[in-house]
Amino acid sequence: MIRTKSLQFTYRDTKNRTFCFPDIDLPPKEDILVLGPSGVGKTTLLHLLAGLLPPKEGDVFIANTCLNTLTRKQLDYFIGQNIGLIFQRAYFIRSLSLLENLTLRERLSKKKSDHYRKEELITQLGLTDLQSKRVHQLSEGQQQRLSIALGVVHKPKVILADEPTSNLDDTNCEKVISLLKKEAQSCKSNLVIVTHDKRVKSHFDNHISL
Ligand SMILES: Nc1ncnc2c1ncn2[C@@H]1O[C@H](COP(=O)(O)OP(=O)(O)OP(=O)(O)O)[C@@H](O)[C@H]1O
Repeated sequence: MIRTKSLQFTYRDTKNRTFCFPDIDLPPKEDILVLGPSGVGKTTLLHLLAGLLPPKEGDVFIANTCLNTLTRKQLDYFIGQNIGLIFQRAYFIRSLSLLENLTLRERLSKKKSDHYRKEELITQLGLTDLQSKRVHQLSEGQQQRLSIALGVVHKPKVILADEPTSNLDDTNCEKVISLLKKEAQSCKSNLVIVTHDKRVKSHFDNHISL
C-alpha cells in the first residue's frame, strides 16, 4: 500500500521552486505509471516514495508506516526491507561480479539469503552466462537488467522503477516488463514505474500525470 498526502518538496539549492504532487492512494498489489514531461519532478516523487528525500510538507505512508515518523536508523532499516528502487542510472560496486552485487544487496536488506532466488532472477533476465563477470564488463543494457534484479532480489513491498526500459531493445523490454509485473504479483508488492517509453505505457492501465 502506498499513500501520500499533500506532498511537497524543494531542493536546497533551488528554493524558488516547490514541487507539489497529487495525492496517491494505491491499494496493495496495484501498479501505476508516473508520466509527465522532462523536469516536472517524476524522479523526485519516486525518491520521496523511497524515503530517500524528506518532504518539505506532507506525508508518505508505505504499508501503513508513515516514513516521516521514523528515526534515521529505523528509516534505513525500513527502506532496506521494504523498498526496491531501480535507479535511472545504475549503481553497482564495479569491482564485484554480477552475482556478488546481488548477494550484497540481499545482505543489506537483512533478509535470509536465497541462492535459488538469485539464480532464478539471473536466468529470467537472460544474464546466466554473465554472472561471474565484473559489472564494468557488462553492456549498458545488461547493467540495466542487473539493476532490475538488484531492485527486486529482496522481495520488497514496493518496487519503484525509474525508466527501467530506456536502454533495452524490444525483446528485453518485454522481458523486463513481464518480470516486474510477475515479481510485483508474487511478492504482493506495489509497482510504480516512471517512464516515457510507449512500449511500457501499453502494458498498464493506471497512471498519474505530473
Ligand atoms: N539534487 C538536485 N538539486 C537541485 N535540483 C535538482 C536536483 N535533482 C533534480 N533537480 C531538478 O529538479 C527538477 C525535477 O527533476 P526530476 O529528475 O525529478 O525530473 P523528471 O521529471 O524525472 O525528469 P526526466 O524525465 O528528465 O528524468 C529538474 O529541473 C532538475 O534539474
